[in-house]
Amino acid sequence: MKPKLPPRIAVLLVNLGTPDEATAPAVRRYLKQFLSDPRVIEIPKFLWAIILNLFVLPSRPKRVAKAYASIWEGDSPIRKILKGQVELLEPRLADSVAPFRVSVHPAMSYGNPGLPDVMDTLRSEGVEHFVILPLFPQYSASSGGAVYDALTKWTLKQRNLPNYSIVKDYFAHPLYIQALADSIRRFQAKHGKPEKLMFSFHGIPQPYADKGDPYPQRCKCTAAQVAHALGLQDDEWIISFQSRFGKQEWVKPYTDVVLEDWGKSGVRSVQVISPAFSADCLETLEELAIENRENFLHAGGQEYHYIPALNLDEAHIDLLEALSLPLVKGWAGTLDGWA
Ligand SMILES: C=CC1=C(C)c2cc3[nH]c(cc4nc(cc5[nH]c(cc1n2)c(C)c5CCC(=O)O)C(CCC(=O)O)=C4C)c(C)c3C=C
Ligand SMILES: [Fe+2]
Ligand SMILES: [Fe+2]
Repeated sequence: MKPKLPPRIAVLLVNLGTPDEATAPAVRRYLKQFLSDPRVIEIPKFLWAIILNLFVLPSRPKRVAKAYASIWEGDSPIRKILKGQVELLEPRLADSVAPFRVSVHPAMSYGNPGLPDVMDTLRSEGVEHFVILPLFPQYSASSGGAVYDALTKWTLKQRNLPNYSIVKDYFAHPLYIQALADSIRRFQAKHGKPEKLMFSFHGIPQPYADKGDPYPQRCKCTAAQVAHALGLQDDEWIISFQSRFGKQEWVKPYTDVVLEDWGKSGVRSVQVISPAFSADCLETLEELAIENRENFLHAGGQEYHYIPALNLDEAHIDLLEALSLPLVKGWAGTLDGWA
């Protein structure tokens, strides 16, 4: 008989998603999947299907594809960076629970590589143990919640279910706060200190927060802890929310409105960091680094810098290791007698 290989534990790094190409048809496919998720859009299904198909999908993809084309680097930055994070994390975990093996994989809620496909592939390779790490530092039903849903939908189609555990979020993890603070310090050592430091988080509609989504509180906690670690006075930093979509009210203050007000009222220099994004993407490289920069300078501001996301920083990989290793060890602890 062939000797049995020791079981493998698979760690999945999950980010939101992105189109396959920076073209209008590819963006339409992606937006259709993303914006059909009731976790993202809470308008009644029938009404939203009409709005989506008649008003959003015929026009938005063309405009958004242009924005993607302006930041595309042979691939979408968010997918490229996710793959880089996987490559850097895997050697940290591979032999951490020998004789069991650990592999790390990229997955996305929308677009490719899609979470259900990744699960199917790994199951067909015999993997029985999973650690799922959504890369959303601040849980929201519209981001992290959608990962739980995708897994649940996938499990509904399976007879022989695997073991899995999920990290909900890590908005106040000391290694996350330290990684952000160190990244800002490094940036300011090169570019100097600004008058204002802005923590601009991806927003959510205000009614989602009113119904109990804990996301805005988590964002405030992250920003306050980083500001404290940097020793900032209250008037030296601000928290704001970006990326509004649709006509309803979103959580405030709005990033673009604050920047315009600052530009008009004589604030000269601003640095912007966006801690909700574990990888640079359309919302940072285009909306923050290009669009909002132009708005601030146009309104009278003098100097505007976007501080990159944690991306492939060593301190970020340290954090991802610290978040996943205890769960990997937990599964390894249940594997006694595997032979
Ligand atoms: C109601 C709509 C949206 C909610 C709620 C929402 C929450 C949310 N999104 C992210 C992270 C990302 N969003 C990205 C792009 C993006 N987001 C929305 C809408 C909502 N997001 C849209 C329509 C788009 C696509 C671009 C556009 O058409 O304007 C991205 C970037 C992906 C990329 O390819 O680069 C990320 C990342 C979080 C974390 C979140 C809740 C907290
Ligand atoms: Fe979004
Ligand atoms: Fe945007």
